[in-house]
Amino acid sequence: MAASAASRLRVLVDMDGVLADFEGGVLRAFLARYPGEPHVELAERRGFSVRDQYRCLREDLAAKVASVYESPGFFLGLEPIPGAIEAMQEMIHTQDTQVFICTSPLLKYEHCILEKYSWVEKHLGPKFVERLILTRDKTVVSADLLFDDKDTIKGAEPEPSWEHILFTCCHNKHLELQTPRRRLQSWADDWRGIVESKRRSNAEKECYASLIANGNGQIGNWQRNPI
Ligand SMILES: Cc1cn([C@H]2C[C@H](O)[C@@H](COP(=O)(O)O)O2)c(=O)[nH]c1=O
Ligand SMILES: [Mg+2]
Repeated sequence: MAASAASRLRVLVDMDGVLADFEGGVLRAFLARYPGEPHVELAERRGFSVRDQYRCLREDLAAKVASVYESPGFFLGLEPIPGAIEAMQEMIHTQDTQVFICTSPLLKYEHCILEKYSWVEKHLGPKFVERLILTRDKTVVSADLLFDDKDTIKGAEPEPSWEHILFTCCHNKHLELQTPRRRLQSWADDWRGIVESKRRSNAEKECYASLIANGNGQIGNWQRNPI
């Protein structure tokens, strides 16, 4: 049976902090390049921008930490987040589920962009290279879900089509989310449950919309006797 439009789902998965361990990579490379300089332990990370937090520690450390993630080899050398590769391979084989990787390149993009492509091919394979979206504005990309570690995602579109699922990372784990915002604690957490709950809620909305469109009086019954 052909899938109804409502049962199909498009999922965006962020890269840094969700698939690739950006934070672990920054700390490891910073300690190697600047031994003896003050640094921020992962347990002490607060806020999306590692650069801003290093600046608070000491003004000149902002440029030093940036030099780490702007260096050739940095993005390609990032370790996968535990469980990420397996989850993506399962998700892409889940029926009626379109998966895309949606990531923001650095403004200083020389190495970052090529290495993001190489990382995806190396860890996820060529089929995911076709599913890689690079954009500085994720709000204009249309999807049902976005798994992303950035706590606030803003852009040109004030009402993005996706529901943002906050992926827990060292810099956001202390944040308390306002209802109805949802979190995924790790790839060991119930990402399948989130995907399927979104599919169900889309199907319910679709069903309700078609009842309204048909306008045949069944809405009254449905409202009186909800299933
Ligand atoms: C200063 C700073 C920059 N980044 C970079 C690393 C990535 O290129 C993007 C994040 O992309 P995502 O799609 O939102 O994961 O920004 C960063 O992650 N943290 C920083 O402190
Ligand atoms: Mg990220």
